Amino acid sequence: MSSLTASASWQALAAHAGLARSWSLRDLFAADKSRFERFSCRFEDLLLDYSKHLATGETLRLLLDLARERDVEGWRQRMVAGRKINASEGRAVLHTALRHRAATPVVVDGRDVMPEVRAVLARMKEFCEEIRSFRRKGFTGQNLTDVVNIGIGGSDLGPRMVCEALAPFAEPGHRVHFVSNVDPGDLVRTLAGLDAERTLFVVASKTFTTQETMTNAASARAWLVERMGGQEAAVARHFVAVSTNEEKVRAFGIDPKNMFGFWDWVGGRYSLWSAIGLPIALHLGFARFEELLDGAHAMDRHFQETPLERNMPVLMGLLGVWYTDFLGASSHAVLPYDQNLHRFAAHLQQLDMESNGKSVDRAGRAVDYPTGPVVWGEPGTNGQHAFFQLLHQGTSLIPCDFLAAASSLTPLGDHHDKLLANFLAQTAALAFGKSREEARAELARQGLAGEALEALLPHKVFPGNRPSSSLLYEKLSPYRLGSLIALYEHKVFVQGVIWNINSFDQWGVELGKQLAARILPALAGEALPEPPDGSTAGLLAHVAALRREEA
Ligand SMILES: O=P(O)(O)OC[C@H]1O[C@](O)(CO)[C@@H](O)[C@@H]1O
Repeated sequence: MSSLTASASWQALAAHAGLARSWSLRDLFAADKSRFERFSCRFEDLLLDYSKHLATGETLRLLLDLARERDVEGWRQRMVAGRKINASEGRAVLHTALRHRAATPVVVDGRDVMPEVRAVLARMKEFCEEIRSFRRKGFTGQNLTDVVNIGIGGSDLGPRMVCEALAPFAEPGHRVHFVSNVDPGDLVRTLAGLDAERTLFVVASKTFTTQETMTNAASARAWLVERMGGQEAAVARHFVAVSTNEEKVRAFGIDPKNMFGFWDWVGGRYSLWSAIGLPIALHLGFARFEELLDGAHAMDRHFQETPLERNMPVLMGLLGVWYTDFLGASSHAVLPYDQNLHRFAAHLQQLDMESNGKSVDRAGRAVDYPTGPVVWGEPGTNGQHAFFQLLHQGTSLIPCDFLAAASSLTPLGDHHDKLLANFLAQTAALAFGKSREEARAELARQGLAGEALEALLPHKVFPGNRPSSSLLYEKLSPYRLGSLIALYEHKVFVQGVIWNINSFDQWGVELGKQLAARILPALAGEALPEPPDGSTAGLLAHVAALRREEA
């Protein structure tokens, strides 16, 4: 047994979970008229309603005991103080410094990192103003109207999600595009609609070695140079880099004066607050980017300063642990009833699954408890007409997060009321279901009776007790989005601390990269130094045969 599963608080939760299986959310609400007040918490205009969870006051008490026993408060302090909590990479974890808006220092290795952070922000601001005012022109003197971000993973998902979410705040004049996949279709289709003379490329890569990004960047550069009559000098006017690796940026042919730096203490999936957020600032204007940082900073302060009992990321993290480790849930759905957030789940997938998809603890010992769940989701109401059937009547327990704004950024007739009615209805239907008796009475009202009624009845029952959190805010804004993203970052952190894993490395992505590099020559017809496994060999042979047929 690990020290976690052997701990008193874990054992108490395991015993308590036995009781939870017989609870009914209807009964819990009936027994406590103030359940909503007791099981909700506020951060500014953001409300977290966690009353529709299979949890009692005792559950929360035991989960908070676990958090204290695992020293969530101590780890939180170590993170923001720049201690090297990413031990397997020997790095500090300081995305909070990127949005640190106070005048106080943040020290790593005895050095205050804030002057450098502010210097990069100032350069980003200046660059944004040059581009957005069209003072900085392309090689042929044209206005730069289109920005293409070339990056993948954390160098794509966060900025892309934010640009999509805050598009209603964008001022006309500049379009932002994202290319991530090495599939040629991604770059080819994006470039097809663009005029090279008016296009600025942002090559975003922490390492500047990522195969997909380097391949896309090289092809984009060739496209540009060809359209500029072979003049390599055009690259300096049309390419900027965002990276931690100046040497590789230089080797690629981008002058470091066209590079925006960041630091090894910024994890890729936590990097949208750094210069990786440049496309956000170009799209929305630098002031909006700063509002995003302000919102995240406010959530950082809430996370650091609020007692655990009322601490939103802590509560969300603990409820996730409750379902994952004690009630057998293996996935978690994120369902924004806010179309602006249609890429939110995609960003959270990397944030959560790359952080907590681990099966060894900090010391490298195999864990004996489940860790990070599969995170997935789509915006409502679309999901209702796709996978909600399984949420309501399937055999899996899938806790859900619903996110909704009280008012729309783009009001139109009664659309938003209908959206909110659906959000409220779905959370209630999941929680309270429809009993056999209610379904029977409904069928009877519809004129069914006897065998016909009995045959249909089981299909019409909704078991309920399907848990959800609701996150309700006034209206999406850069500030509110910043705080929502930071909320999830800290939730993931809390869970990593409980599970005693390093949430800030990602060794699990390496093997596939190594194998791809080894296999690549075979696709160009070269013999491999070592024969691949039987399946890979068979698949390669089939690719070759299909290509021969095509030729
Ligand atoms: O910014 P880079 O170095 O190109 O990395 C892109 C992404 O690749 C990963 O390393 C995973 O392969 C992510 O962690 C990262 O966000």
